[in-house]
Amino acid sequence: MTQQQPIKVGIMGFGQTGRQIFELASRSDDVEVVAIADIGKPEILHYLLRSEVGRPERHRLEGNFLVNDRCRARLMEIDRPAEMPWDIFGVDIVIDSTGKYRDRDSMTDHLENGAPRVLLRTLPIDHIDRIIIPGINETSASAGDRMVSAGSATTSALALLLHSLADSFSIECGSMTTIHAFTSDQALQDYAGSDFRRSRSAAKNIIPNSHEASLWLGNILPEFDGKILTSALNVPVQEGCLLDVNLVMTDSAVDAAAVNDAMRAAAASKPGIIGAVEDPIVSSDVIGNPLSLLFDTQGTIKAGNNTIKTLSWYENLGHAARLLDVVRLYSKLDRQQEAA
Ligand SMILES: NC(=O)c1ccc[n+]([C@@H]2O[C@H](COP(=O)([O-])OP(=O)(O)OC[C@H]3O[C@@H](n4cnc5c(N)ncnc54)[C@H](O)[C@@H]3O)[C@@H](O)[C@H]2O)c1
Repeated sequence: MTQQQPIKVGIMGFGQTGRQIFELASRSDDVEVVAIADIGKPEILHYLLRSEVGRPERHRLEGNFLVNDRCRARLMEIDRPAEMPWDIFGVDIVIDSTGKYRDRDSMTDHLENGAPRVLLRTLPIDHIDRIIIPGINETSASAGDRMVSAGSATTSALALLLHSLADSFSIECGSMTTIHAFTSDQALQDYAGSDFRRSRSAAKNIIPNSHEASLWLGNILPEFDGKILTSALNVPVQEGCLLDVNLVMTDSAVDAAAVNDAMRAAAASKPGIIGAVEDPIVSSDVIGNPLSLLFDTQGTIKAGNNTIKTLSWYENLGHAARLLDVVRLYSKLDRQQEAA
């Protein structure tokens, strides 16, 4: 039997997510990162990668190549998809994790420069071919998809929670607040930006934010279209996020114990994606957790006849892992199409 070639991945945006994808790929036997575009200098990108991984000596900088025993990735100091020559590297897919290029025109630039497919690390701002959330709608993926998003870490966590509960209960409506670690696009000190509250120091404030998950939820789970409000509170925590979801259940007989049992069952049926924790954990306990949703059974409470409040944990690493799941999903579809 011939050995399968690794999937060749290009990354634009070597920030936290880009580095996590690179590290996960470096530990896999089926994904190889071959090119990386970022505005950062190669030495700095290499330095940042080494500062956050185990056994940092594995990753060497050889000229403009980031090298380890699995990958040899060309680092390119490039700031626009239209300038990145993906064709030279023979990539199978490009993951855009800049957070900047979420529109169809930018995705088209990636495609026209030789990327057969583009996968966004976050939600798009235009309609694209597909939003895939592993654990929910993988079967909707088609080999013809060119512009794909894997949602965001928050959107995935919310959609997985709703999808799991909707298996057992009818849900009328609800609201989600993510209590979110600060992100690198926030200012450390008060600093004038385009948004009033986000111009305030991330290091010392709870900053209320809008969250766009509600805009796209209907695309992933049509039965929840327009039924869930979403918002965020960015807090002075570097990693680890908490999803606070309040749901109005149709059936007043649903209680906290039934919700917890449903989520334990979801965790058992989707290992590696959903988990359920019985211990009284806090945010730092989820750092390095590769799940997309860690349901907190101690956080479930019922108010009045129909309202259930839940807490769930997640962090960025789970999302990086899901991005690679989507890469593998499309590679499999391509192989099936070639074989047909
Ligand atoms: N981390 C989170 O919790 C989170 C949550 C929601 C959304 N996001 C979005 O996802 C994006 C990626 O997440 P992250 O945590 O990896 O962010 P990050 O800020 O750590 O990484 C972004 C990377 O993209 C690079 N970059 C920026 N502009 C570029 C350009 N024009 N060309 C090439 N490279 C460019 C930056 O140098 C950086 O290395 C964020 O920018 C944010 O918009 C992140």
